[in-house]
Amino acid sequence: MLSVTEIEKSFGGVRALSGASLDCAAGEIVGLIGPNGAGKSTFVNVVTGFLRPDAGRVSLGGRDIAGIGPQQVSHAGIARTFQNLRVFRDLSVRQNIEVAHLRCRQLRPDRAARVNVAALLTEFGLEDLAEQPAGSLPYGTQRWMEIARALATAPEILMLDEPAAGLNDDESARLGRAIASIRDRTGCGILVIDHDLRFINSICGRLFVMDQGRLIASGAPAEVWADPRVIEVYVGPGSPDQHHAPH
Ligand SMILES: Nc1ncnc2c1ncn2[C@@H]1O[C@H](COP(=O)(O)OP(=O)(O)OP(=O)(O)O)[C@@H](O)[C@H]1O
Repeated sequence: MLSVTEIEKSFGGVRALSGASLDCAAGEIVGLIGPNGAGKSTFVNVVTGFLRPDAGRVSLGGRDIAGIGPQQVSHAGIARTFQNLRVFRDLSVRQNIEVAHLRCRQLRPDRAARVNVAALLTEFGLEDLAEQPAGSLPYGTQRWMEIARALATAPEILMLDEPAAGLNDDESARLGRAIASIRDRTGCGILVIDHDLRFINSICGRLFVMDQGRLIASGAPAEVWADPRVIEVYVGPGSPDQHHAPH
């Protein structure tokens, strides 16, 4: 269980996060949404240890992990993908995944034993590309491989940062089905950050909506989209029934 409470983070005079909270249980898919500049990336960077919060608590399975650094957060059981790709371009697809699995084997052999790299390659349909340098693959395939690589660490929480960016409707529907089946198979909690609201609504059991560094609403998608504060942020001020919230 990931529990993030009342995070504060400023950059000089800019308050990127002021009291942001979120939780995600095992087997749950939750979405984090909000307009540009809402603080989503800062939030993810705090949770994954790339940034140290000024205040607040990040706890995973009851252990406080705020500010312990990205490697330690990954060893604690949170894996992520990035908005901008971070693959080892000269290593093969298989090696990219093996490197992540190897690190996990060294530090958390109990967890690593749950993962089989060959089975991951098959599950992701990457067997035929396994010996290709990752950098030679199309962009979408590299993003896909990044998810497989994150799963190689047998995470308790998987954070996907804009996984549907650049995908067409069919591709994002396929991605959505894949994310649900990852959840079903591994039982991990999955946190998805994306601007594609149709995609988010179709896969998430709960949504967290941020605006200007604050959590403004959370709950089931239907509840959240009926919330006047959310409508105001997404559609502009006015009576809620004048607007059609995205479904
Ligand atoms: N390293 C930084 N230095 C200074 N200001 C920053 C830094 N990182 C983020 N900010 C500011 O913090 C605020 C939140 O930004 P953040 O990138 O977290 O929002 P976001 O919701 O992820 O936006 P987007 O959807 O565009 O990715 C913005 O005002 C941004 O300009």
